[in-house]
Amino acid sequence: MAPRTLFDKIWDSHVVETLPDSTAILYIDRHLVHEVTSPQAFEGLRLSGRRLRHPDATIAVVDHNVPTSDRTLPIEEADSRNQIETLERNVREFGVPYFPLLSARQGIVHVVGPEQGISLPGMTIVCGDSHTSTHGALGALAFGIGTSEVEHVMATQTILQKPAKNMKVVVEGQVGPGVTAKDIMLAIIGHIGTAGGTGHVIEFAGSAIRELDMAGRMTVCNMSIEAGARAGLVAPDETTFEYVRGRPFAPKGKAFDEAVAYWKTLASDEGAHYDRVVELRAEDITPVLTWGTSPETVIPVTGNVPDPAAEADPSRRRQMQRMLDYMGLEAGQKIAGTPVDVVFIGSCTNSRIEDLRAAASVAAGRKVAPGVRAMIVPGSGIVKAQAEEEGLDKVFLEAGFEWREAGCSMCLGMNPDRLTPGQRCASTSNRNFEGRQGPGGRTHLLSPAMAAAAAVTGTLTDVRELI
Ligand SMILES: CC(C)[C@H](C(=O)O)[C@@H](O)C(=O)O
Ligand code: SF4
Repeated sequence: MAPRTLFDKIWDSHVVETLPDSTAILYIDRHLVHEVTSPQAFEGLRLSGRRLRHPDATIAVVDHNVPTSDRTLPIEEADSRNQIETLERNVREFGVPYFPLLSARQGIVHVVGPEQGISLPGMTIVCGDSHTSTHGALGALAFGIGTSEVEHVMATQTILQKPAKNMKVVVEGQVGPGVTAKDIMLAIIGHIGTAGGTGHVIEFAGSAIRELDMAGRMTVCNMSIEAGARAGLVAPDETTFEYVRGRPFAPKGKAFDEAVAYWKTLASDEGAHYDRVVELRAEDITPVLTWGTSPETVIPVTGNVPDPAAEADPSRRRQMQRMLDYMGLEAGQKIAGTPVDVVFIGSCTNSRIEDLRAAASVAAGRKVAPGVRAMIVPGSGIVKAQAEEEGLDKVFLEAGFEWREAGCSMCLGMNPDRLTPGQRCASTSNRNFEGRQGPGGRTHLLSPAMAAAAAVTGTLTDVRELI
C-alpha cells in the first residue's frame, strides 16, 4: 500500500462507502452538541419521527449562552435562557448524555471533550461548531459541521464528506522564553494567511510541536480554522497517551493497552504525500499579537503597526486603513504601550489549566493596572476546581482579576460578557473581527502570558519584560 498520512489513515478507516463523485459516507465516532447549532436539528428529528442512531456516541453541553457569574440565579436574557432550556428539553426527550449547567463537568465543548476522554486518537469527531478542529490535537479527525449535518449525524451516525487535501506545517527548533503555543499558531497564521489552509487538513509536525503539551497542541489545532483549514491534526504520541490515560470515558486496563497499540500505527508513513508543506523555525518566533480585525494581522509585540501607504494593492490598502480606523490605531505606531481596557483570559483556545498557570505565573505578586477589567474564565468546571486546588484563584483574586464560571464568555457576544463600543481588549480567544466580543469592541489576540502582562501593566506589553 502507498504510504499514507495520519489524515488518510483516519479517513480510510471510517469510509462506509465512496460515491462515484468521490464523496464519502464517513462513520462518525463522536458527536458533540451545544445549544446554538442543535435546536433545528432536534426539531428536524421530531418532525420526521426519528431518534438518534447512537445517543451514547453523543454528548451535549451548554457553553455559548451561559452567564459566567452566579449560576444559581435565573438567566436574565430571554434568548439565552430559551436556548439553554431548549437543549435541556431536547436531551431529555432524545436520551442524549448531558453535562448540566451546575455540574463540574460543564464547560466549553472543546475543553470538555478531551478532558473527559470523550475525544480520543484515531476517531472522527464532529460538532456544529467551527472550532471542533481543537480535538485534532489528540490525533483525531475533528471538524465543524452545519446544523443540517448535525441532524444527519444524529439520525445516521454518518456524514457526507469530500476528501480534503493534505498539508503539513513543520515547526522545527526550540522556542525562546515567553513564546507559547499561541504565539506559534499566530505566527503560522500570519505566515500562511487566513486562506492558507483552504481545502486542506493541516498536520502539525516538527520538534517544536512535539514538545508542546496537550493544551498547547489544542491551542494550535483550535486555530487551524482561522488558517482556513478543514481541520488540524497532531500525530498521537506518548504525550497523547499519558494525557488520555485514566480519563473518565477513555478505555481502561487491557483495552487501553490495545488502544495505544492501535494509536501508534496512526502516525504518517515515511514518504507520505502532502499537497503543501510549510516550514517555520521556532527560533524565529517571538511573542506576537494581532493589530487588526483578521487573525492574520500578526506582528511581534516589539513591532510597529503596518502602514497602508506601503501597500501596493489598493483594495488591500483600503482594508488596512479600515482596520486601523476600527482598531483606533495609527499607521506605524509601536504596538507595545497601547493602553487596554479589558483583559480576557479564556475561550476554547486558551482556558485550560496550563493556560491559567501561565497567566498566574505572570500575575503572581502583581496588581491589575487601575481602570483595567481583567477576567479569568476557566474552560470547564473541572479546570476551575483544579485551579482552585492549586491556589491559582487566590493569585488572580489578590491581583484584582475576576474569577468566573466556565463558558465561552467574552470570546463572542452571546452572553452577558461583552465589550462596550471602543473598548480595547487583550484576549486569548481566536477571532478578532469587528464586533466579535461586543459591538464596537477592539480585540488583540495573544497568549495567556501576554494577556496577563497586559493586565498588570495596563498596556500591550512584551511579557519577556516580566519573566
Ligand atoms: C456559535 C458557533 C456556531 C460558532 C462557531 O461555529 O464557531 C462559535 O463557536 C464561534 O466561535 O464563532
Ligand atoms: S469559546 Fe469561542 S471559539 Fe470556542 S466554541 Fe465558544 S465561542 Fe466558539
